[in-house]
Amino acid sequence: MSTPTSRPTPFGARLHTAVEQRGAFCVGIDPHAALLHEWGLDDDVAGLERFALTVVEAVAPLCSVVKPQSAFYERFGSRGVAVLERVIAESRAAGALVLLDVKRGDIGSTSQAYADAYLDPASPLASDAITASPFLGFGSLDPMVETAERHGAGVFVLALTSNKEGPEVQHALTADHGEGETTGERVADRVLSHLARLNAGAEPLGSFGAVVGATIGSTSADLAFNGPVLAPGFGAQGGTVADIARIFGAQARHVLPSSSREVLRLGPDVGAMAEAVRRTNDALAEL
Ligand SMILES: O=C(O)c1cc(=O)[nH]c(=O)n1[C@@H]1O[C@H](COP(=O)(O)O)[C@@H](O)[C@H]1O
Repeated sequence: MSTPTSRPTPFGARLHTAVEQRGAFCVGIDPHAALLHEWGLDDDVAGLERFALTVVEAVAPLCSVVKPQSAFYERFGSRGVAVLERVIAESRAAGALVLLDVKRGDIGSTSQAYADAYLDPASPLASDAITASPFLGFGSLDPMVETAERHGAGVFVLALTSNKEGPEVQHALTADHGEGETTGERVADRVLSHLARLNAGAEPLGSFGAVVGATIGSTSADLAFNGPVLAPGFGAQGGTVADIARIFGAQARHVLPSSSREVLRLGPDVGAMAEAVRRTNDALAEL
């Protein structure tokens, strides 16, 4: 699709500046049917639009990053996706970076189509970054990595997710570690070492992030991969500021704790949602 004429500022640098200016807290814009109901809205496209744009109004002028989850919009078909396009555009206009949560992953040629859909500025869904799944093999994400580099975008790759089922796959050992060795390394550790390779030498921060849940308790994984970490599971799933400090230690400064329902439940009161962002950013700044 499009080719930029001059080299854009890398996502990692843009994110670093945004977090310095606005704090690290990321709000997920997830229009659950139950939340629409709690807000007194119908579970239809008009309700979706009212909900999502009210959240944008409350949090996008304050947050460094917002994270709409695509499925909550896709369930309304093309009209829902049109609302997602507005969420992306209006959040960016308010100064927030948009991390579109799509968790995509496929064979390389299809990965390129996903990259074109979400990371090429010519696309109506163009975002600053996406979430991606490495479980077709990390190399299957190469087209997303290359497209992100070309356009100054980022990719956050699932490593240690917040759900209890994650370890079954993410703690499994790879089969191909080192020459002649029979013991593998954990899949999550392999993902993190690929990210370290992609981010090597980037300053002040690489553009390729990991998703590590705020609920995982503790980890022996090496999180010093010179990239950002998205830490969902903060809030409604139980993760706290203390968990961020314990799990990430010295790397906590590169972590974006992310919460959806805990903030969204405060709506439709725009002031209450905005206050939650301010309060959480103040607490995170103490780390
Ligand atoms: O990639 C994600 O955003 C993600 C990864 C993960 O490990 N766990 C996780 O909960 N998420 C997403 O983060 C959000 C969490 O929402 P709340 O539990 O309502 O804060 C949802 O949009 C999830 O899809």
